[in-house]
Amino acid sequence: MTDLYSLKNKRVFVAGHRGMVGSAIVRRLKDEGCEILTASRSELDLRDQSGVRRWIAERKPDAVVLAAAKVGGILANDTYPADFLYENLVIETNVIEASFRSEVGKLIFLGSSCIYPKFAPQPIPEDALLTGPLEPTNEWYAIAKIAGLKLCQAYRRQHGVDYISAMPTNLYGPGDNFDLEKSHVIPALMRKAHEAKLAGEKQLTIWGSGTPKREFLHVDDAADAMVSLLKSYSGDGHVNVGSGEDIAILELAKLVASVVGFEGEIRNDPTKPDGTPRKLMDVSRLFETGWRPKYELKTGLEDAYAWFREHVEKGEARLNVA
Ligand SMILES: NC(=O)C1=CN([C@@H]2O[C@H](COP(=O)(O)OP(=O)(O)OC[C@H]3O[C@@H](n4cnc5c(N)ncnc54)[C@H](OP(=O)(O)O)[C@@H]3O)[C@@H](O)[C@H]2O)C=CC1
Ligand SMILES: C[C@H]1O[C@H](OP(=O)(O)OP(=O)(O)OC[C@H]2O[C@@H](n3cnc4c(=O)[nH]c(N)nc43)[C@H](O)[C@@H]2O)[C@@H](O)[C@@H](O)C1=O
Repeated sequence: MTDLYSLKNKRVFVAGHRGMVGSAIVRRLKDEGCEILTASRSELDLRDQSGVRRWIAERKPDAVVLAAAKVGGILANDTYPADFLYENLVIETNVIEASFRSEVGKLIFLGSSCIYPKFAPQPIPEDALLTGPLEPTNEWYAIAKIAGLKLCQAYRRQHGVDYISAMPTNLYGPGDNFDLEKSHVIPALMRKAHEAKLAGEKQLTIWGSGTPKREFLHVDDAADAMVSLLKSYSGDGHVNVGSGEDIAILELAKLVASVVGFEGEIRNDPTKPDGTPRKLMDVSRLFETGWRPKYELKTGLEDAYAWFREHVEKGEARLNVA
């Protein structure tokens, strides 16, 4: 990738710096010679428009990474539709508008692969957006993310600002949410397998049929891709960020069990939703820049499990999320 925008000596605000992606982006930015600006939720609730405007106006970041959001797995999205639509709309509109007001030169907004239609062609190209109905379990979050992507495009079109959007696939790794009801599939299966192994249990339950397929990317790879795009991408269109490979949930469960060392049987809970059958993204626009992920799935899971074990023992893993 050729750099269009240097981060050296720039002030970069990472919104959502304590989250899994935000903390990975902070780690990745350490190599860029920039000043990293952060604010905890207690200092700055990003739902407070006047607070966000004041904070950004006072600190005048040169660039913003918008990684803050209300995030959760399939059951959380399906259970709390108002929270996922409202909070994500408010957070993204506040940060994008306040960045424009304070003349922030570069902003990257993080969307999600769930913005695409439930039955989009696979692998899903960026132009599949808004070509069909969404997956019902996360349409609320998806509509918020589509709005954020469109808002960046609108500010570019009306005011000429260089605000870009990335659509990450399912992410996992250090700092993930391990709450069994609200998390995504990898942290949930990792924790279930870990606890079943310690308890000597003989079975592990997965949600749904196990037949849906999902693409996964380690969060450190995602952070590297975001920083690369921040420096080298300037365009109206959003960019898919993924590994380019997917796996069926049942196969994933077997892989997680082998990484954790759980040897019992895997059962299905058909009362839980499968969600979209597949959402493998076409990542050729990203790969054409020369970027490639460093982790393949098994080594990524081993890294994530090592982090989980260490932080559970220290009481620092997010096991119960409000
Ligand atoms: N995880 C995944 O699989 C994927 C994630 N993404 C996107 O990546 C981004 C980060 O996700 P991820 O790191 O997994 O999520 P996390 O839940 O781990 O982190 C979200 C962060 O946003 C902060 N936040 C949420 N609401 C507010 C608020 N009102 N005011 C201030 N801060 C707030 C949280 O603060 P606090 O720590 O105080 O709760 C947290 O630091 C999101 O935009 C998400 O949509 C996209 C695709 C996949
Ligand atoms: C990133 C993306 O993530 C969400 O979409 P999702 O990919 O469907 O989310 P998920 O990771 O929770 O599930 C993936 C698959 O896995 C199956 N599954 C099995 N067993 C468990 C389990 O124990 N927990 C969970 N969560 N899922 C399980 C589950 O039934 C489903 O078939 C969006 O809401 C939205 O947040 C978004 O953008």
